[in-house]
Amino acid sequence: MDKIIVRGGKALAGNVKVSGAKNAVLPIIAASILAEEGTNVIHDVPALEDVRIICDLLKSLGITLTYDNEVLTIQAASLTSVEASYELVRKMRASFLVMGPLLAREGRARVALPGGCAIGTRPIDQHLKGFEAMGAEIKIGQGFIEASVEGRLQGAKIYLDIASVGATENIMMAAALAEGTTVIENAAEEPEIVDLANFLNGMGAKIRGAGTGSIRIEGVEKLRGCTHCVIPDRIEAGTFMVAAAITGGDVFIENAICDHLKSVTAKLREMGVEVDEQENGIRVRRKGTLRAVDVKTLPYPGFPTDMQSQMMALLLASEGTSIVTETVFENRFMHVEEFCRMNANIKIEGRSAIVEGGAKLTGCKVAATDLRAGAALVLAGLVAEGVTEVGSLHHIDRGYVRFTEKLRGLGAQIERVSAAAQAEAEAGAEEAKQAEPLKVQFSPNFA
Ligand SMILES: CC(=O)N[C@H]1[C@@H](OP(=O)(O)OP(=O)(O)OC[C@H]2O[C@@H](n3ccc(=O)[nH]c3=O)[C@H](O)[C@@H]2O)O[C@H](CO)[C@@H](O)[C@@H]1O
Ligand SMILES: C=C(OP(=O)(O)O)C(=O)O
Repeated sequence: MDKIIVRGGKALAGNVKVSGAKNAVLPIIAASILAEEGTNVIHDVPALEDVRIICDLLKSLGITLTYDNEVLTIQAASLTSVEASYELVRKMRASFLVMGPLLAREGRARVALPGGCAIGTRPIDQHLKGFEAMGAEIKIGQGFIEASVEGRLQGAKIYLDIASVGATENIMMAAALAEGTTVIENAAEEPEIVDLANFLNGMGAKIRGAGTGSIRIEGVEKLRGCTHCVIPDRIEAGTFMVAAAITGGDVFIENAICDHLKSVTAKLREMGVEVDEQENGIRVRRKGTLRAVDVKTLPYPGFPTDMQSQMMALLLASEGTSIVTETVFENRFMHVEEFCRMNANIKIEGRSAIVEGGAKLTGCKVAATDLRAGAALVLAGLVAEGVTEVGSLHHIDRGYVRFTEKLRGLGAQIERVSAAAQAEAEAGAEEAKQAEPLKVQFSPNFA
């Protein structure tokens, strides 16, 4: 397994460019299924493992895709299958987002059950409730969910019990081709929902209100390919904001959209970090000590759960006690144990973590327990004493493009070591050991 090796102690400085948003591009790629004619040309598509997986999934449905230089071209006219296999859905939960588009376009879909994952059980009841309200029949069995409808889906009024990002997206995609008008109430308001709505409207859909709690979708008969640029990744941007703050650095985060990061910016400022919002990015600087603050994760525009672990890393470097409360996922504190291996002092009490700042973090071997936890451990490593080795990098690869290279560009002492290089180095060391003449040192008394 590859690992990241980071040596702490360097203040980061310079310019880093944020890539396209993972959580925007995944539903956008799924939505491409809806284009019965024409070509979708999507710009700023990040080269991430999750993107590769959803592209493989579309290919398995008979769709033609090409990817070059962050531009993804999709021709969905050639769709031949409505079944998303367990092998592909298992690798990534967002695969379930193909259900709405397949059902709306073909009148049926068979998608493997996504199952639970590390950060929580993550049910899909709200997605299914929406499809049923639009007239679909849902059957669950043998590890699959089958949805079907006679004729077209029918527009409906759908109230979500939880402002779920995925359910809002899946229902919005399905409703784009339904007969009549759909209204989603208590819809999620994340910027990625707005990006998806813009993409769908570019394909000919009629969606209004995305970005508010009430989205109105007038169904159309056909959608066709369009050209679209994906929004910058606010979570990647937030991660670099924390990187600058935790190291006492001065970093310009190019491409970051200030409006998407208001809750993160507010918390950093409360902690004593200077955040300068500019037109084409955000400059983050920190000179003095960091103040402890309490943080509670909430749906957008609240503090994002996807920034919780990175924020916890920053709080560990502050003076005082902070309380971090996770309200979105029921099991998103796995990084706490890993932080504690680095000498952190954190106690979990129900949905809150009590974080005692100020203890000097010490480098050691740790493992990424999910995507953001992996990034957070690297951030902690940037200020830890000695060397931190972060393993289980497949999590980080899901959502960060060239993470180590971007941090190294800011002056971090960081490298990624491949499994092959490690094996080679170990074999070399073993060989050298065997070639060495055996030296035995006797104690004077023994002689
Ligand atoms: C690919 C993608 O965009 N992933 C993001 C998306 O995930 P995702 O779309 O899965 O997150 P949701 O907004 O759906 O989940 C929020 C909460 O609602 C619950 N829930 C959700 C659906 C449902 O039918 N029933 C139900 O109970 C979930 O278990 C969770 O506790 O939003 C999350 C919350 O901002 C982010 O952390 C993820 O990075
Ligand atoms: C939890 C995340 O993603 P996903 O919903 O794809 O697991 C994330 O991006 O932090």
